[in-house]
Amino acid sequence: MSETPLLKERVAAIRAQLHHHAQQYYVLDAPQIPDAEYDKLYQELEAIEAAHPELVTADSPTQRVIGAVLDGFTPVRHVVPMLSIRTETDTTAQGAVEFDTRVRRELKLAEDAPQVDYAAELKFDGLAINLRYEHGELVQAATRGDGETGEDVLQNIRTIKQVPRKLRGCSAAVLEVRGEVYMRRDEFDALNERQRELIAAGAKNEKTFVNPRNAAAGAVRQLDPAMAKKRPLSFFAYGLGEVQGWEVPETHSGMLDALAKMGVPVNEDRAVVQGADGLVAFHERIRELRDSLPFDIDGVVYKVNSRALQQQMGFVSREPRWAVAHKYPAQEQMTRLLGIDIQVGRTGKLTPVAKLEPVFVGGTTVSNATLHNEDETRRKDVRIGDTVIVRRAGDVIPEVVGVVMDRRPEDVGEPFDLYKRLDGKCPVCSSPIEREEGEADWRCTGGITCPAQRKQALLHFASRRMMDIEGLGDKLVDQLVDAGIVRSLPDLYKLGFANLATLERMGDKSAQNLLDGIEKSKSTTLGRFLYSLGIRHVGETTAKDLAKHFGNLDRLMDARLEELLEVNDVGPIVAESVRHFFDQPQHREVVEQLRAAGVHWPDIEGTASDAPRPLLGKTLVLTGSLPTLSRDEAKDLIEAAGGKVSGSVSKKTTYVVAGEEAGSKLDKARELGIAVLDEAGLQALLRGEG
Ligand SMILES: NC(=O)c1ccc[n+]([C@@H]2O[C@H](COP(=O)([O-])OP(=O)(O)OC[C@H]3O[C@@H](n4cnc5c(N)ncnc54)[C@H](O)[C@@H]3O)[C@@H](O)[C@H]2O)c1
Ligand SMILES: [Zn+2]
Repeated sequence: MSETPLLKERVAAIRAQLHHHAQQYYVLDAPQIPDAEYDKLYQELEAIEAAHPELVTADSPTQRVIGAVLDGFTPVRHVVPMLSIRTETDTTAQGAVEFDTRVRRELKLAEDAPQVDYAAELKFDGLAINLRYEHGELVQAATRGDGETGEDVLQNIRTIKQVPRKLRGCSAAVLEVRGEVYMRRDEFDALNERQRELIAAGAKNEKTFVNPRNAAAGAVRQLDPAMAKKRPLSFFAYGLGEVQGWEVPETHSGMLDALAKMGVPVNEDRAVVQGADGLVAFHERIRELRDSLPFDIDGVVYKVNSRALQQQMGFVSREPRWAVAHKYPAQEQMTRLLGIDIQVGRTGKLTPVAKLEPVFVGGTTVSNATLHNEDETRRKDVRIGDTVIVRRAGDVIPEVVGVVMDRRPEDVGEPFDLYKRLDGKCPVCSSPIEREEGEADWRCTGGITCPAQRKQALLHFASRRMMDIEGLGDKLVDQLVDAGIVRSLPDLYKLGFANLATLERMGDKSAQNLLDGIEKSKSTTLGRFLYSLGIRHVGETTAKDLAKHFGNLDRLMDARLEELLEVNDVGPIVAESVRHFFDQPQHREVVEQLRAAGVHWPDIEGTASDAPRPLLGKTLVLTGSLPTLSRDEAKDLIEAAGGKVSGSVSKKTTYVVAGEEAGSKLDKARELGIAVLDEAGLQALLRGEG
């Protein structure tokens, strides 16, 4: 048998796969394999077709741009077709040399002829858009589609602030600007974060996006402009379509300069370079820059700068001969998922982390990638044994963005179940784990006693609005914990000069300052102390309210749920969280040790839970300055006695407490006939003598 029938079969198989994946990618914005895989297939087809021109057919993906007009969009016919760009196969510097060699050959330049000038630019990873301006006004915006016919997406493009509605100083009858719509990486991360929260809160029909390109393409091809608006997009111009009544500059770079002057966004990281050496240097420079760019690029693009030379070279099937894309290592790759570990973060958040067969992606070898959370893992149906797509872009943590379902093995693992995997216990401290309704993450309830949360707990404990330990910051906490000197909050109070002296860069003076700060922190208030324990859902105000209500720690620690619910602004979530915290013996132990170490506070007298509450149901207004009590002290006392303090006098006011320089509130009280008291009168009320 000759090899041609076999090759024919292979060609047909590749074409079918490319068609399927192109459909997923361009039409549905839902790629199923990484670009690098698609490119491999594409290059294999190109190679076969080059060796066997008789196998080339007009509908081969190498011969035409794939794409289609989605239902619901009005088709737009491109006067000048929107083409693709040839991709240089060799991703090393050699790729640039080969392009230059081809250009010189096409232009029939002699060996000693001068270098060719190239416009070198970034290859933005978004989707191509044609913006049509008539007499300087934006009248139409269209996707590439199949290159001949695209989709009218003007409504959605109008939501992009960077795209000018009007060109500055240009009244050409027709000027079509071509460029890339893309999504910045920070916007992409924020969007996916929001999506994950929506999903956690129970939203159906929501999903996260695989990458910024995909999110941008989805937003542009969104039928509802209000939805498109929620996905902030950006734009860079890189070329022209139809032009009437405008003298196009002689070089590509000059044309971009002119567009920039008209107010069209043009990327600054572009250059005009000479010959192969210039291209190689540009390729290297951008490779270095790539991670720090705020958006994804998949390579650079080289274009012959002179428009006259471009015209001389012309086009071949779907690509210009005068331009080429030179890529970098892909930011998405496929690999196998070997296992799933669960990491405990500084705040107790439990994150599933994929253990991967090492893979080279985004310029480094990756063997761990985040799966974000349980919902995300299940929604993507990621299972041990699967072939997964890993993405690493910029400096962000690599993530698993999807599963290649075609490659799922028969013996694939069970759907991921975090609780079951951990048997309900924190992998670090064995405390129970929990996940509250509407929250995406499971967390360890160990709090201050979980070693994984130690540093965070110490920093929180020491911060200004809590125990206020001067001099105990990030770096020192790291040092103390890493050196094993401080393992728990009470350890702080056991620190002495001797341990501190062993720390790097710790002078006698700073050691003494820290010890003084720690000593000083011992004298605190119940509110601050409660806040410093890091009880979930207990913020500063709630801590104060709890302190005020119970007055004394033991009473609070033993309070039943119903009693907790009586506290101002305390609902079931907070009440349960407090109860839960003090139900754990290791937390009580910490509290006892802190007290034993000398941490103390005055009990609050006359609190809601024990004292009679003489001001229950009464509303007081404070005005002017009282002789001994500050405004806040008076307010605290009134509230502790069950009263309310209001800012303005009305018929509902029971008493107005007036001090020196009382103003209009006093007048109002008199007008409404409301009883007016001085500080002594207030004190009497508080004692129940009202
Ligand atoms: N994962 C999949 O299943 C799948 C399927 C189909 C295509 N793809 C990917 O799509 C790409 C090929 O498709 P293509 O033909 O749309 O794009 P291309 O990579 O061949 O390049 C052409 C496009 O590059 C863009 N571009 C960005 N910066 C540019 C610049 N400075 N100058 C000119 N153009 C610039 C334009 O949008 C233009 O349409 C490949 O990366 C391929 O891997 C992936
Ligand atoms: Zn834990």
